[in-house]
Amino acid sequence: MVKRRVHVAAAAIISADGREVLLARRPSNVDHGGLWEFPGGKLAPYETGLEGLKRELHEELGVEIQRAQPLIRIHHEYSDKHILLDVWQVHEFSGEPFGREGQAVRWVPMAELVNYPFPAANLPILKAVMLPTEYLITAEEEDEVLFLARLERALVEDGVRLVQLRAKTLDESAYLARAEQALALCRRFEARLLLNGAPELLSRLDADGIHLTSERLMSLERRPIAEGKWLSASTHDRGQLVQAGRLGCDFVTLSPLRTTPSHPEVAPMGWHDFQQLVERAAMPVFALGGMTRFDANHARAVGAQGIASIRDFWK
Ligand SMILES: Nc1nc2c([nH]c(=O)n2[C@H]2C[C@H](O)[C@@H](COP(=O)(O)OP(=O)(O)OP(=O)(O)O)O2)c(=O)[nH]1
Ligand SMILES: [Mg+2]
Repeated sequence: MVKRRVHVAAAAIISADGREVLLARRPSNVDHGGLWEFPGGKLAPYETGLEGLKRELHEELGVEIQRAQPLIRIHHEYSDKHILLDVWQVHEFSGEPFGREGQAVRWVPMAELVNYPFPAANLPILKAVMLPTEYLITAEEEDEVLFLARLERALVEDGVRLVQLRAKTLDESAYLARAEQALALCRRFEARLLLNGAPELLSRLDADGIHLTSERLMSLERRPIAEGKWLSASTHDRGQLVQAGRLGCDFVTLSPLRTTPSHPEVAPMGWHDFQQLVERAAMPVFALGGMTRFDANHARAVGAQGIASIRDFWK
């Protein structure tokens, strides 16, 4: 059987305070009936994703999009069709949304999204909605006072909300001591902290998750931590992205986009190859390698969640 290919545009509509997202419930008589969804629908012939989304949100919710940005594109095989979900984050709209087709519509706090039943294709979308556009990776920093000052600056001035503690020069006990300090600071700003190291570290410190090196990623057979924690990984090619999908990584970095002083010997992949790899990834992907916040919009435009960086945030 040749499967139908269906291209769907859908919206993650975010409340003005950034804390809630609008969900709709699919009517019981359609496919995936009774499950919750991001409002949207199938593109008409010759429509772009954004054109189709504007039409669908008008038809289904009675709202007009004012400002939207690509969030994530998901390819998913259902038993009867191949679906491409082209998901946009809507930051501004006019009109008061209501279920124009009689469907239930509800503003849901981000933290409660995981309690709602969605179609199978939606899992990566939930992750993308919950994640910010910027991922700070900490620099090697001997001096603890300087380390904390620089981290605090990034949290306060750059508004960073996702942090990976990368400290290869510290031994395990020094790393954990550093992590404890970093975690306390991150908590004050409602930022999440991932530990770069062995998954077992989470039993020593209740951080928000683990970041796997690509080597550790490739050595694992199953997801090493519970679902309630974030699992991210470093990837550099398609094989590693596939493995990240197999392990159920919540998101990954893909690098190097550009040549960097830290890895001068590695050939950069550039935006073209990056986009092709991201298109088939099963989770949100952060562009890494010579990235700054000025690259974030372009990264989003080619399918990434955003950018990850050490240097751009470490001042
Ligand atoms: N809108 C939307 N559709 C989703 C999501 N997740 C998911 O698997 N789908 C699937 C379900 C459907 O097979 C397809 C969307 O089609 P749809 O039924 O919304 O299409 P439509 O609004 O154009 O409605 P219709 O005119 O075909 O009745 O995508 C999601 O989060 N939002
Ligand atoms: Mg629809």
